[in-house]
Amino acid sequence: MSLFLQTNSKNHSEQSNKFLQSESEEEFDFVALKNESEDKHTAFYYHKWTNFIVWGVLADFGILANRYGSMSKHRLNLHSIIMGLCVLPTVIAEILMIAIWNPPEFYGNLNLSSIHAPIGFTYLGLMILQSTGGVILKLCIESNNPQKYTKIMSIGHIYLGYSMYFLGKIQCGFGFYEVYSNVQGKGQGNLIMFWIVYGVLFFWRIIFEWLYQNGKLFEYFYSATQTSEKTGSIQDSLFVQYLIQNDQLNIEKEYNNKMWFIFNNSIVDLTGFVHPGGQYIWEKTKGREISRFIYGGQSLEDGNSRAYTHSDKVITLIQRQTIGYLNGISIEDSTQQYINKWILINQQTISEKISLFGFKNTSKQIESQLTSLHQFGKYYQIKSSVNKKISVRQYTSVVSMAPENVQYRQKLINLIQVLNQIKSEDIEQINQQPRYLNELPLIIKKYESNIGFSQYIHTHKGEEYEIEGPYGPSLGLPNKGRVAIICGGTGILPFLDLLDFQLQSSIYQIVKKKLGQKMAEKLNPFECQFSNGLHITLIIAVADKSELIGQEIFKSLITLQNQLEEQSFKMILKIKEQIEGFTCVNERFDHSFMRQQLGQLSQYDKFYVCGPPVMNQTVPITLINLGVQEKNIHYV
Ligand SMILES: Cc1cc2nc3c(=O)[nH]c(=O)nc-3n(C[C@H](O)[C@H](O)[C@H](O)COP(=O)(O)OP(=O)(O)OC[C@H]3O[C@@H](n4cnc5c(N)ncnc54)[C@H](O)[C@@H]3O)c2cc1C
Repeated sequence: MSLFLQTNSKNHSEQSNKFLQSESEEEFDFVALKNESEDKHTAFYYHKWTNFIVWGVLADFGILANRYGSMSKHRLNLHSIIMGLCVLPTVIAEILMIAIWNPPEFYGNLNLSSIHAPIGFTYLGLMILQSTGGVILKLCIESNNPQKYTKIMSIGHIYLGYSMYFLGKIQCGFGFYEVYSNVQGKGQGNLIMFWIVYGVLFFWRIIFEWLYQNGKLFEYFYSATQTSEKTGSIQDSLFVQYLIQNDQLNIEKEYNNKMWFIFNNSIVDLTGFVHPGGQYIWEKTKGREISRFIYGGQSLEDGNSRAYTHSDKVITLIQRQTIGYLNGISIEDSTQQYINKWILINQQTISEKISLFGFKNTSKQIESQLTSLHQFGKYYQIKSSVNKKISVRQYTSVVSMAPENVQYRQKLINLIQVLNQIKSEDIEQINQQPRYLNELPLIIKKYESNIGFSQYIHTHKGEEYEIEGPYGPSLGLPNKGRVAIICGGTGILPFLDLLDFQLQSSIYQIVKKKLGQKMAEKLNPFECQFSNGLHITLIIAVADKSELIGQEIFKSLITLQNQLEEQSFKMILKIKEQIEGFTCVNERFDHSFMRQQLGQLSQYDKFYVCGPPVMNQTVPITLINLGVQEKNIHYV
């Protein structure tokens, strides 16, 4: 091939030199070229300018469309179209060059002539490979099933794409250098123009991205549209109303095609958006609270993906898709700067790795008691005010574990001892539960991690933290019926307030039966909806006794069961040792265990699962295999 190139280059060197020379001086003389090689020169002219426009300019737009439309609806299509517009003309140009066989002369530089074609052909091959890979990757991403190789393909596509991109830019640079360094006449030897064009070609996107990354352009683009985005359409408002008033199960039926999520307190609609990691992620998280996934605290339960901390831009994009708020209050209203700064004033060790933390904010009060079943399951979002590198994390509301409530519960437990021969004086003696707590209580287990929040807070008492909330949907508990909670370790925390409520409710029922409603109401100063017909089966796994948080609540509930008209609680504890007063087992949570402990699974309205990653992955599969419908399984 190189032999042919060289021979050919000698034959046509004069005309071709004239061609390049004329063009660079912008005095292109078509008449002179029309003699014998008009087609050849036209093909070369097309090849040269196509490559310049496509790989010098258009490819950058293709990359920008992909990178900065990371969550946009049309990202993949736009990227594919632009890259297709790069590939197609390049391929046509190559074919024309081959068909007419018109190797460029490079001003007699035979070395360049001989490497130009092989590079061109390699590039053509890579382009075909990259385009095919791109189409397959698009299909993987758009598929609703997890694709094992999406991540590897995506990385391959990015690296090959960037290699080709740089090769293309260098090729363009060489081409220009050749032209400008061989200019004859007036502009001879003037390379300034070359460096300007090359600099713009190479650096415009980098400058653009720098401004964008710095936030200046980003703010400019998004602040303009922010207010109009938040209003939402009439359909959105109807949907939000429906969502607030109805149970999640009905919503999924009615709005099957809507990709809606709960992000903190916002209801966001991402229908039609493409997730860079694959559309199946939408399917897995649809209708769920997603802040844990967005801030990288948790990975999907399917075990295919790892936790990923999304950028601030993605968070802004998600917020821009807000169509309503869970409690009708926007995040901005509820998290004004002056009210969300809390000082960590107390740390009380529960076990080697678990502590109760108490936060103080003089301008905010925390109610000591949740009053209805619809309020349980909320969480607070917390970050360090001092160290911005520390991850943002969610921690569940555990008002029942605040010192004031622990004290009050102790009085109720004392009352249980005398329930058999209870008198009105026993009730009168109990001081009322306080209306508000002194501190916001959170229970946090320490995990080993460099920038992890749980590790940080265990050694940073006295510091300021930014806390928002309570956020998130409630547990969606039915007013009556049966629910099963299957949890492990600190996975019990989202249910502690509920179980404390169930304990108070049980005592209320017994006192009402023995001493009448009026006396029972003395134990209910905040008008809690205690008369519920809910039965809770708790299956909990802990490594040892010290991890069993809320022991006194469970024990009291178990003790009370034989005095209740309708039983309200059953508990199975998976632990290696035996603890008095509890039904202890040490078996795996497999099919036979579930069948044996839960009995007929169809009698349960809902199953709540909250544990370490392995438990969240395996328990739902076991339940589904036993005939439980997926929609009845609630990941907490
Ligand atoms: C809604 C919600 C409420 C939560 N409430 C509480 C709470 O009340 N108390 C509490 O302690 N935690 C709670 N968590 C978990 C908490 O948000 C963090 O995920 C946890 O503290 C670890 O965060 P990190 O930044 O310290 O560690 P990361 O850097 O996120 O993780 C460090 C290591 O710990 C592992 N890890 C993280 N979480 C678990 C887990 N649950 N089981 C096993 N390994 C794990 C990770 O895989 C990783 O290897 C809650 C999570 C959510 C989504």
